[in-house]
Order: sequence, then structure tokens, then C-alpha cells
Amino acid sequence: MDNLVIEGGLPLSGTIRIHGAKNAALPILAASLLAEGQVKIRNVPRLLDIEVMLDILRDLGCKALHEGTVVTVEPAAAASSHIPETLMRKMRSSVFLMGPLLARFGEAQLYQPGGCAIGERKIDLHLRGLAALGAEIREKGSRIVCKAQKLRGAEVILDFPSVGATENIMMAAVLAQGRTTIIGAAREPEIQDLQRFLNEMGANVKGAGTDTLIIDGVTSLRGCNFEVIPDRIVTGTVMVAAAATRGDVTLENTEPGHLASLVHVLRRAGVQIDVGNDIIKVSASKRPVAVERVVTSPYPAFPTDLQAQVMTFLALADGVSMIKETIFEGRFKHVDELCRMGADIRVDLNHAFIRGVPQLYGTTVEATDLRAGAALVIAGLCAQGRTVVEQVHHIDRGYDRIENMFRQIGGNIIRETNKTKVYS
Ligand SMILES: CC(=O)N[C@H]1[C@@H](OP(=O)(O)OP(=O)(O)OC[C@H]2O[C@@H](n3ccc(=O)[nH]c3=O)[C@H](O)[C@@H]2O)O[C@H](CO)[C@@H](O)[C@@H]1O
Ligand SMILES: C=C(OP(=O)(O)O)C(=O)O
Repeated sequence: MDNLVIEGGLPLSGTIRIHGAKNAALPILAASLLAEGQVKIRNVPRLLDIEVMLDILRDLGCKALHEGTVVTVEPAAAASSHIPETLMRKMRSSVFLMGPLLARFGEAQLYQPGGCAIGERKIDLHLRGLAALGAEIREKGSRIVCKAQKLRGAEVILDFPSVGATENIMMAAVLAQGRTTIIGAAREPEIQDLQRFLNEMGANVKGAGTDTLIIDGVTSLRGCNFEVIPDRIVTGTVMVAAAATRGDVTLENTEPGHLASLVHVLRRAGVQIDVGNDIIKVSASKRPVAVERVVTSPYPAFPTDLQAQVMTFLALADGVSMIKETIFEGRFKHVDELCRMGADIRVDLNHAFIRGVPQLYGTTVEATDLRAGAALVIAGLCAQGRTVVEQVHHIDRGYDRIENMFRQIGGNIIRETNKTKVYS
């Protein structure tokens, strides 16, 4: 079991390049199963979840290689439509294979997905969407069997703009007969990237970035060469860490437009942010001012995936801030850990009231999920003394060696693996 050991109190400074987006790469890798030829995907981060997705593709029979940040998938060899439960339970994103398997084989046999414990995370919208396209779905315990002789285009209305359900339905609909309209679709940048990828393979998808997607089915998809967008949540994590440590950091390979809601919150707190084409500069020299109200909501509103990190930042602000979490019912697990470091935070249902303190103090804390872990790393970078973050495997799902990332910009952070210190 790895731990991160952080000696806090140093302002972050320097320049850092942001890696590709996990949440864009995962559905894109699942969609590669739909192509008849080779798919080459660039800017794919080296993360645990990506490894799991590649393992699933290999288990289905595909050839899949990850060299540097380039993934090559040969989907033609895929021969199975069954995903073993052990692989399904390794992450939430295993569910992205349901739509592509159904479209390719007319059948998908899988299990309820696993993932971070941040809420119930049902998949009813995925299943209802696929059923609307003509799939017959049977559930027995955690086992799910979907079958469809031929998927047919249909109108799908999503009661909530679920990112994963939108993606699964898009991936099933591209090879369906006729037109599918998804009303109430998610508008996240990752949906736009998936649309670009599917169209690059020869699909006909329009509307990503709006709440209505129109997908005209085609008979086959070809291989392609594609580059994944930068990770907006990793970008946001570094921005918040720079601001919280009162540092001065330049982030390269970013899409500033994807982070407008975070930029707004940080500027309100008094942080200076300058934005270029694909560059964001963050500098802060004094204690932040509390922000009255931050509400997580589907894109383009404030992302739930940055809620924990911003809470660490506001825990050090002057005054009382409030964060309302509207996406996941169990996403305040970092609060107890932050309080153990000296934060003053009270939770009432889905509201957190954060009374800023002048200083956090290092101690041993546990990463309960991916972004909670990132928030604790930021807290450790700000704290007085030594912080040990346990359960680092959660963080490794979404950050390519977070310790190296922060060391590059002056963070004093190392990984201890079985009590061996690892510096690179
Ligand atoms: C790999 C990936 O892209 N993960 C992101 C994706 O997750 P994910 O795709 O799982 O998130 P969704 O948008 O689907 O979920 C949002 C909410 O809808 C609920 N829901 C979802 C589907 C469903 O069938 N039924 C249902 O009730 C969920 O329990 C949750 O409360 O979007 C989330 C919301 O921006 C992000 O936090 C995750 O980082
Ligand atoms: C919750 C997240 O991911 P996933 O949907 O893969 O669990 C996340 O990236 O913060």
C-alpha cells in the first residue's frame, strides 16, 4: 500500500504541462470497439482506470497497447461480448462498454460496475436509453444481459443529464438503424470529445455541447487517429493547489474555456488568473476571501469533481463559505479528514459550511475517493508540518503520479511504497 508524504508550507511555482483527460479517454477507448480498423489515440494519460479499460478490451479479444501516451487498439480481433465481474467491479467506467458491445455484437453480458463510493450511482438511465433503442435487458443480481437483433434509432429523453448515460446511448446509436435524438443530454466537454472521435471514425453525430444530440446511424465505422483533450479536472486541481499555497504557476496544454466556473470562483476569492490560448497562469500572494456560495451542477456549472479541492482552498479563506453538492449524495467524505488537519467545516445534508482558518496542520489522513484524495494532497501542501495521505490507489485512478506533478512545481511530496521512498 502506497502513502504520499508531504512537507507542507511551500508556495508552488513554475510551469507544468497537463495530461490528457481520463473522462474523455475512457469512453473513447470503449468506443474504439466499434471500429473495423486500427484506432490510434494520443494524449492518453497513464492512469489505473485507463489500464483497467485496456485490460477489459484485451479480455474481449482486442489488441491494445499503451506506449508513452499513445494507445493503439486493434478492435477487429474482439470475439467476446462478456465482461467478467472482477473487471467490471474495478471501476465505474467499465459500464461504457455496454453500448459498444451491444452495437457490435448485438449482445452485452456484464455486471454492475464498481467505482468510488461517492453515492449510489445507479445505471437506470443507461439501461432505459438502450432499451429505447430496442435492447432487451435482463438483470439478475448484479448480472446484466442486454440483447438486440438490430438497434433502431429512437427518441431518448434523459430525466437528468447523466454524462455516462449520454455517452453509452451515443455509442450504441452510431450503428443503429435510423435517427436517434437524445433530449436532455449532458453537455460536458468530454461528450464533445466523444462526438469528435465517433465522427472521425465515420459516424454522424451532431449537437454535442447542447442538450440535444442527433445521431444518424451508419453501417460501419473505420479506424482513426485521434488526440484526447486536456484533463480539465487535473487542470483545476493544479490551479486550486497553486492558489491555496499562494504560489505562482503556469499551466500548459489546457482548455481555459472548460474551466470558466472555477476561474470565476477563484477570482472572487482574490486569486489572479490570466488566460491565454492554451495557457492558464495562477498567482496568489495573500489569504483568499471566503466565497459565499459554490454549487456543483452539470456543465457548464461548477464541477462536482473539483468540489473537494475547492473546499480545501476555502478552508483557508478569510470568512465563511458555503458549498452545495447537488450531483453525488456521498461526496463530503473529505470533510472529516480536513477537520482532522484543523479545518472548521460543518455539514448539513448536501451543504458544507466552511469557516476559514488561518492554518492547517499535517497529520495522517485517508483518501476515501479520487478527488477527496486530491483535496487532501492540496491540504498537505498548504499545511504546517508533515501530512501522510493513505489509500493512494484512489488518487492513481485520475492523476498520473500526482507526487511527480506537484514536485515539478516545487511541492515537497514523495511516495512511500512498502516503506521505500520513491522520488521519480
Ligand atoms: C468517467 C466519467 O466521465 N466520470 C464522470 C461522470 O460520471 P457519471 O457518468 O457516472 O456521472 P453521471 O452524470 O451519470 O451521474 C450524475 C448523477 O446522476 C445519477 N445517475 C446517473 C446515471 C443513471 O443511470 N442514473 C442516475 O441516477 C448518479 O447517481 C449521479 O447522482 O460524470 C460525473 C458528473 O459530472 C463526474 O463526477 C465523473 O467524474
Ligand atoms: C468520480 C470520478 O470518476 P468516475 O466516474 O470514474 O468514478 C472522477 O473522475 O472524479
